[in-house]
Amino acid sequence: MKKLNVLIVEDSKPILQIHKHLVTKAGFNPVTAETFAEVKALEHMFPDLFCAIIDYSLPDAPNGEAIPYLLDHNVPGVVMTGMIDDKTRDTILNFPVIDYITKESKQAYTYLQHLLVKLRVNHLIKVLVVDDSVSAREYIKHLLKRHNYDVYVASSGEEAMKQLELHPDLKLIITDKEMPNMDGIELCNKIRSKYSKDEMSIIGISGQGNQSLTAKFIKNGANDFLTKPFCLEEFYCKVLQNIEFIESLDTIRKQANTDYLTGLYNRRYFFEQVSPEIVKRFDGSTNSTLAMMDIDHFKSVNDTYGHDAGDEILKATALLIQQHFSADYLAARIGGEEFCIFLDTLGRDEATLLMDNFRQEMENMSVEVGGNTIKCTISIGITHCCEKSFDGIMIKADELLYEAKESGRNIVITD
Ligand SMILES: Nc1nc2c(ncn2[C@@H]2O[C@H](COP(=O)(O)OP(=O)(O)OP(=O)(O)O)[C@@H](O)[C@H]2O)c(=O)[nH]1
Repeated sequence: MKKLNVLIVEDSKPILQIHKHLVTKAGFNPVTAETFAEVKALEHMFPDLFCAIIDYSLPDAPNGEAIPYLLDHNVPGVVMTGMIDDKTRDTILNFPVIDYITKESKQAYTYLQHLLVKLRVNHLIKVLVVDDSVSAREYIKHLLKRHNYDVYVASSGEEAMKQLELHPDLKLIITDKEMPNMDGIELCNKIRSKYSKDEMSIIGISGQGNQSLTAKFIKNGANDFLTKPFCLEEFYCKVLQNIEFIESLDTIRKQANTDYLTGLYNRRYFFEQVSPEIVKRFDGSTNSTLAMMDIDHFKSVNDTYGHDAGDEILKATALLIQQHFSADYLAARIGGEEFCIFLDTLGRDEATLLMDNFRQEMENMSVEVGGNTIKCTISIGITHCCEKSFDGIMIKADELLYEAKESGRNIVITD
C-alpha cells in the first residue's frame, strides 16, 4: 500500500532527523523543507500531503508565517515550537491547527508520533456530539473532524438515543448539560442503562461548571467533564484519553476471549456464550446443534516436523474454519488440536453436509512449512439434540467424535 506523505518543516538538522525517524516509524513517508521558501516550492505536492509538522520559527518566516500559508492551502498542520510563552501559544491556537506541541522534552516527540498514528486511524472511531445549540454542536464537530474522527450529531437527548441505536459501536459521546426535555445528566443515565462505562465513554459539558455539577455528571455515568469555554488542548487531551480508555478495555477483552495462536475464540468464551443459548432451550422445543472436531494424528505432525510446524497447521486450520463458517456460527479452539462450532439450530442434514464439506476442505489443504508439504485430516462429531445442559451436549459431541476416531478418522459422525 502506498504510504501517505507527511511534510516536515524544520530548520534544525538534528530535529529534522528525529522527525523523519518518527514519521517513518508512524508509517508515513517524510517530505522535508528547511525554509519557508522550500515549503512554497513544494506547493505542487500539497494535495498529496496527509498533514504537515510545522516548526513555528523559520529563518525566512520567524513569526509562524508558514502556519497560515499551509492551512490556507488545505494542509492540516501540527505545530512544533521551542517557544512556550503564552503569547505564542495563543497565536498558534488561534489558527485551526491539529495540535500544538512544545519541544520541551523527549515526551513531546513520543506524543507527536502517537498523534500521527492516531490521526491515520481516527476515521474508524465514532463520536457523537449532543447539543441543542447548532453553533456549539458544529464547533465541537469541527474540532473533532480536525482530528479525523467519524462524527455524528444530535440536537436532543431523544435524538441521541436514536443515534445510539443506529451506531452501537460509538466510542465517545460528548453531551451538553442544558437541553430541553432530556438534559445531559438524564441522557447519561439512559445511556448507562444500556452501555457500561467500559464500552462507551461520555464527556459531559456545561457552561455552568461547578464542582457539584462535575460530580453529578460523573455519578450519573459520565467518564469525564469539560467546562465551557474550554481550552482546545484540554479538549483534545480529554477526548483522546477517554477514547484510549475504551480501546484499552476492548483490547483486554479481546485478549481474554481469543486464543493467542489461532485468533479464534477460546474455550472460556465459547462456554460463556453457548451455555446460555442452550439454557434458553430448556423446554426442549428447539434442538441445539454442535460440532466437535479434532485433527487426526496431530502428535505425529509434531513428532515428524516439529512443534512450530504443528503450530502452523493449527493456524491454517483456524483460517479454514474462519473462511468456511459464517459469523452466525460461533467457532472456537477449545483445546490443543480440538475445535468446536456451535451450529445453533441448524438441522441434522444441513449440519452434516456443512461439516462434511469442511472435512473435505481440510483433507485437500496442504501447508508448506520449512520446505515440507504437510497434509492433515480431521474427525468430526455432530450432536443435534435437546440435551438440557451445556455439559450434556459437550459430552454427547465428544462421544461422537470418539466414535469418528474409532471408525478410522477423517469422517463425520452425527447422532
Ligand atoms: N504444535 C502444537 N501442538 C500441540 C498444541 N497443543 C497440543 N498439542 C499437541 O497435540 C498432540 C495431541 O496428540 P494426541 O492427543 O495424542 O492425539 P493425536 O495425535 O491427534 O491422535 P488422534 O486424536 O487420536 O487422531 C500432542 O502431541 C500435543 O502436544 C499446540 O498449541 N501446538
